[in-house]
Amino acid sequence: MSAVDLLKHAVAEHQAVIAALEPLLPKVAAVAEAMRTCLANGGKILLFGNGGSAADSQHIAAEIVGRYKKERRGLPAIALTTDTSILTSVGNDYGFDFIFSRQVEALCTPADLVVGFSTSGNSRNVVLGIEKAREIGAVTVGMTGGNGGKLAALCDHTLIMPTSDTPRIQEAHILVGHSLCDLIEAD
Ligand SMILES: O=C(CO)[C@@H](O)[C@H](O)[C@H](O)[C@H](O)COP(=O)(O)O
Ligand SMILES: [Zn+2]
Repeated sequence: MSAVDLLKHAVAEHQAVIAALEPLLPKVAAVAEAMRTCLANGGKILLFGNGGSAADSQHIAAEIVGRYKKERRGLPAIALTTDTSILTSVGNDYGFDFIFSRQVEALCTPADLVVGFSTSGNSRNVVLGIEKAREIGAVTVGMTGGNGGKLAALCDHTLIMPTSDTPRIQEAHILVGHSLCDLIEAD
């Protein structure tokens, strides 16, 4: 395949996934409402995931703490993917599976909303982080794809992107993530 054909293929796949998001939009709106309620009641938003999903967690946390499009007060959100001392000590002392659940245990309250990004829905550290958030009584949101994996059965809200292709799922996640920020900022 030529480079241009490969790019055309990626664009076509991307467009098909984005077009197929329509039926998911009421669920996205419900997550936005849960986020607005959480923030209005003094809660915070915690986010985590691996690899590209770690980057997505940081990206969305930055939009919430800083701003997406609108001038407004800073709102509380923390990506649990950024502190290398915590990630290495918990990873080293307890295991990589616990890098998010330990931070959820330390930081999460019942007023909070916790977002786990996993394209497979099965990454053990993400699943354990969501389980810990449930135990605490926070609202849980799974951002996933394919069949939703283990997250689908665990979360209060699961947003399953309509593809099993990891990069295409991630691209849809960021569109949904930006849209959530837009709705958080709406009057
Ligand atoms: O960005 C990509 C692939 O597009 C990778 O870094 C990807 O995020 C990593 O392989 C993750 O470990 C995949 O985990 P998950 O999405 O299944 O939870
Ligand atoms: Zn990626």
